[in-house]
Amino acid sequence: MPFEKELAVAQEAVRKASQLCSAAQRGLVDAEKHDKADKSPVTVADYGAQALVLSTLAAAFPGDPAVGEEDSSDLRKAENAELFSRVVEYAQKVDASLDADSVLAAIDRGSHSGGSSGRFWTLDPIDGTKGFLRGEQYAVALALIENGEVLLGVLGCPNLPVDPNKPEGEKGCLLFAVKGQGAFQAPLSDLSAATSISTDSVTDPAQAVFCESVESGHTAHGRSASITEALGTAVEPFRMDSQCKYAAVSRGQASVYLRLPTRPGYEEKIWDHAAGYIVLLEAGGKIADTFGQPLDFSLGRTLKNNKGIVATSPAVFESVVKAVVASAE
Ligand SMILES: Nc1ncnc2c1ncn2[C@@H]1O[C@H](COP(=O)(O)O)[C@@H](O)[C@H]1OP(=O)(O)O
Ligand SMILES: [Mg+2]
Ligand SMILES: [Mg+2]
Ligand SMILES: [Mg+2]
Repeated sequence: MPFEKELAVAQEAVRKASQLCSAAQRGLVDAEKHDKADKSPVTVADYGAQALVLSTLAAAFPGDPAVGEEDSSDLRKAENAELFSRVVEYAQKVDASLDADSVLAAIDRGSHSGGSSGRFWTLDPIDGTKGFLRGEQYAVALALIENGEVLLGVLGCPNLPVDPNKPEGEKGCLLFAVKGQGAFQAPLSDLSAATSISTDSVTDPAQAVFCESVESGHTAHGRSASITEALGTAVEPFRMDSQCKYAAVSRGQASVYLRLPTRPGYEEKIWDHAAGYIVLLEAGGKIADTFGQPLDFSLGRTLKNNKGIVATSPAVFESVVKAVVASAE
């Protein structure tokens, strides 16, 4: 199968990073959190997971660059020495060969600028850091992009119930897809137990289950309420952090994921969508931005030609996009 080695390496890297994040989430203390220059939070687990995944990729595919969310500049500052030493500790628990220098070097492998030629990986070591800090949903998201096209994606969702119908049952899922090969889910506890997943077959948008971000700063909750009302949906969207929303639509737990811009100048980052995008497409779903335009991953580190996201199961796609476009008028 094409991309067999890439998939195996990516799955193992995301599984280990998910383990690191789970361990960190259980006992996170103040000294393990930090606010970046843009005021968004970052933790020992974001840095540790990026170091772990990018060092694993560097060993297996030394020629492949990466576009990662984090960089080491804050960790190198004297005032963050304690945060840095904890990052190294967490990373070493999962990979004993990592030392302080190799952690910094691995994190900084994520500085590639992306673009339309060649192949590169894109990583969000923790997508949904705010959810992670609340003890709720988050994802480790890794994708492979070649000539601007997303070819492979792996999503580690450590707090997502394996069976959506058993919310109190086993938690921790790995979702993955390679272009043209379908989408699958496995419990994080046993990657050999993967099963095929697919989107739901709802045809009436009034019956569609919607999901959206918890954060009102990341998506316009008021606008989604008017969209669901216009489509005749009685129930308001359920809220969940991170690319776990792509997981929800990909396995038929929700029919629609809406991300409606709140700030005019905000550009969605490629690492916030690439893995979820390919998993969703391979599960049978459809995706566009809030103007009905296809997502363009070939333009650098952001989706600068797109605004927001509309991701759905196939039969309701057209009517939902139409309602979203109309809601902007
Ligand atoms: N204004 C914004 N609009 C949309 N997404 C945002 C905005 N600010 C941050 N994000 C990103 O949204 C993602 C979380 O998604 P969700 O809200 O669906 O859980 C994070 O990657 C977060 O970036 P960051 O990683 O810098 O916090
Ligand atoms: Mg993110
Ligand atoms: Mg992140
Ligand atoms: Mg972040």
